[in-house]
Amino acid sequence: MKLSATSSRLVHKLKFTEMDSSLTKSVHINNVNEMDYESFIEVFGNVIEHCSLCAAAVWRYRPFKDVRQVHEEICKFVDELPEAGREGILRSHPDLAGRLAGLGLLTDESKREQAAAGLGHLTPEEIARIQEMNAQYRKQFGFPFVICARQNKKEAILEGLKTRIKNSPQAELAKGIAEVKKICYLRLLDIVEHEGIESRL
Ligand SMILES: NC(=O)N[C@H]1NC(=O)NC1=O
Repeated sequence: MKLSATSSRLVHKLKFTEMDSSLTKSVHINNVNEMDYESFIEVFGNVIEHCSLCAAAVWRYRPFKDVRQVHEEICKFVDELPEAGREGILRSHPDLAGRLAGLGLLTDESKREQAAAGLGHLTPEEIARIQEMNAQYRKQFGFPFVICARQNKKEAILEGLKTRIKNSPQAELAKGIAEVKKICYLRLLDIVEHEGIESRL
């Protein structure tokens, strides 16, 4: 049986925790630093949604001091991309409560995040409202509305859609990328041991 990308990542997580623990135990930074390139991509390839290039680009910076440094290197890479590349990162994100969610085609990470924001329990009217606002936003900016769902409940997401659509394209590109970095940091914290490290940016 072919493993899904996430299952495969979990297998690597287990491998790097010496097969001794449950799926909830995360990887020590020393084990991250020992990963070959293929393992690194298996484990970190989706910390930025569908953009494994971001993980591929930072592997060269091992050894990392801690999870924060992994995040900093990824953020630096993202910030140095041309505008078209940063827009492309936004376009790689699925709409919140969108078509892919309805079809059950989200990545496991995105599915968990959208569930954490309460988007799994919307009324049909709320779904229609969010989808309509997402469509308006996408038409206006040419990329989807992106927000860190784990840090925002559905009310904050609706409010964000209402207010952010009034921003300039430059401001929204910057805001969307800032949200991508928060999503990335929380995904990294899910993977790497981070005792004593602040879990908010
Ligand atoms: N559109 C959008 O914000 N998508 C995302 N946000 C989040 O926290 N996970 C996602 O996939």
